[in-house]
Amino acid sequence: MPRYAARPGHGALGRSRRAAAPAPRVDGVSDIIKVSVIGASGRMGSTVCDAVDAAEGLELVGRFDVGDELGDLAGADVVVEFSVPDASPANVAHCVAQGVHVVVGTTGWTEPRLQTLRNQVAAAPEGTGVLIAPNFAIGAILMMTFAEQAARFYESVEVIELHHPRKVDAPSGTAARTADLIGAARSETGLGDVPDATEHDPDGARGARVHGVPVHSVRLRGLVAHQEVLFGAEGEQLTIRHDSFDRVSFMPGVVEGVRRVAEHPGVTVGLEHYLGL
Ligand SMILES: NC(=O)c1ccc[n+]([C@@H]2O[C@H](COP(=O)([O-])OP(=O)(O)OC[C@H]3O[C@@H](n4cnc5c(N)ncnc54)[C@H](O)[C@@H]3O)[C@@H](O)[C@H]2O)c1
Ligand SMILES: O=C(O)C1=N[C@H](C(=O)O)CCC1
Repeated sequence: MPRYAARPGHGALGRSRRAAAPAPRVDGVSDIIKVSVIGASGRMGSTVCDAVDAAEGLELVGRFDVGDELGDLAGADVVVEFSVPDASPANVAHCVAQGVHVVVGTTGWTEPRLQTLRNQVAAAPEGTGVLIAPNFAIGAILMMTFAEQAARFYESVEVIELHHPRKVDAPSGTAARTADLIGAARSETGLGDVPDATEHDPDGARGARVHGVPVHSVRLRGLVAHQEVLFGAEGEQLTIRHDSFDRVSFMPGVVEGVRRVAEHPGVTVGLEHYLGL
C-alpha cells in the first residue's frame, strides 16, 4: 500500500485557504496530507511551498533541492516535483520506489521517459499514483482542450509559446503537449501536412515541427508563461490564447493534484484527467 490512500472529501479546484487543521478522524487516522517539495528553492518550488502551507488539509514536511539526500522524503504522503528536465526522472523514481505519490510539474517527459516511469510504477507498491502535468493553470488546460477540439476543423495551425528568458527548455512542455494533441486529432481526421510552400529556411525561421505542427518559442524579459494557438482556414482565423501573469496561477492546480493523486493509481499525463475534461 502507498503511504496515503485516497479518501473522499478533499476540496475541489480553487478551494485552497488557510484554515484550522482538520481534526483527526474518529478512527484515529488523520486526514492531513503530508507534502514534500523537490526543487523547493526554485521559482515554482518556493511558490508551491507557500501554497501548501496555506492549503487546508495539507502539511509541508520537507523541502529538497539539488544535492540534498532524498532519503525517506521526510515522511511525505505526496511529493511535488519541480526541478529540471534531466533530474526529474531520477527524483520521481526515488519517490515511486517507496510508494510515495508524486505530482510532477517539471517538463521534458518524452514518451521513452514516460514508458520507463510506467514500468517503475508497475513494480512499485500497489496504488502508487504519479501525475505528470505540463501545465497546472486551469486556463492553459482549457486552452489545450479547446485546441484539440478545434484541430480537426482547420487546415492550418501554428503554436507560439512565449516565456521568461530564464527558461532552459524549448519548446515549452505546454507547447509540446498542445502540438501532440493537435497532431493526433489531425491524424484521426485524415488532415495531412499543414500547407506551407517554404523551400529555403536556412536559419529555421519556420520554427520547430512537433507532431507535424510548427511551434515557435519566444523568450522575453517581463513575461511569465503565455501561449497562442493559431488556426486558419479559407477566409477565417481562430486564435486561442492563454496568459499566466504570475506563478500563483499554477497553484490551485498543484493543490488539486496533491489532493487527488492517491485516487489515480499509475501514471496520468495531464491534470485534465482529474477534472473531468
Ligand atoms: N507544470 C507547470 O504548470 C509548470 C509551471 C512552471 C514551470 N514548470 C516547469 O517546472 C520546472 C522548474 O521551473 P522553475 O521556473 O521553478 O525553475 P527554477 O530553475 O527556478 O527551479 C528549479 C529548481 O530545481 C533545483 N534542482 C536542480 N537540480 C535538482 C536536482 N537534481 N534535485 C532537486 N532539485 C534540483 C534547482 O536548484 C532549482 O532550485 C521547469 O521544467 C519548468 O518548465 C512547469
Ligand atoms: O516557466 C516555465 O518554465 C514554464 N514551464 C512550463 C512549460 O514548459 O510549459 C509551464 C509554463 C511555465
